Amino acid sequence: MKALVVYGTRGGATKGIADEIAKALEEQGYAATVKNARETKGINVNEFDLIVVGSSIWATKWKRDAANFLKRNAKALEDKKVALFASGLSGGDPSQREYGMKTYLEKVAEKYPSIKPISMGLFGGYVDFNSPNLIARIMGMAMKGELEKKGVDVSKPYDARDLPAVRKWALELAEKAKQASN
Ligand SMILES: Cc1cc2nc3c(=O)[nH]c(=O)nc-3n(C[C@H](O)[C@H](O)[C@H](O)COP(=O)(O)O)c2cc1C
Repeated sequence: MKALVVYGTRGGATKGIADEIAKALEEQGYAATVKNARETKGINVNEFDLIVVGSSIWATKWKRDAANFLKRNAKALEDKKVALFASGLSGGDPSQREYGMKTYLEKVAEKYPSIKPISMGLFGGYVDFNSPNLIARIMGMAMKGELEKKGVDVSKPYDARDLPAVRKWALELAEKAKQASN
């Protein structure tokens, strides 16, 4: 069995999530390929049994190359086992989860009716308040106050990626994929 894990990232944090998904899938017997969405032009999804696609969320949106991967492959993914994930600060905040699931996953899936995800996962993200990326740094500063109120130590990067939760989701996904008929 072959699995493809495609991720969209700006700062690199989502690669850690994609790698964790791949690792868990490999434990379940898949040969997993992890690809940054910007390096997926020549990929044939038909070569894979399970395709996992996700992105970090910036200003409520998926990164364009990850969204384009779905758009480009929407037809080919029609008969495939597909799972979607998103990572952002709302994924690590219980009060934001419902909004995040709806906005970053359900609405994205609705755009491509031919894709019927067997699972969708929302995960926490990573913010570096001293990021070399100016926009990230400004956004980090904007979020700093709120995070501080929640007891986060903002003197260092805030990592809410929760890899055990990612792993649990991926293991459950492997189980669902076994049971899915396509
Ligand atoms: C400019 C900016 C905008 C962001 N907007 C959102 C957002 O709308 N929703 C959210 O949940 N997280 C948001 N985040 C948090 C990111 O999704 C999080 O930092 C993520 O882990 C970044 O992953 P990446 O390094 O793979 O791009 C934002 C972060 C930045 C820097």
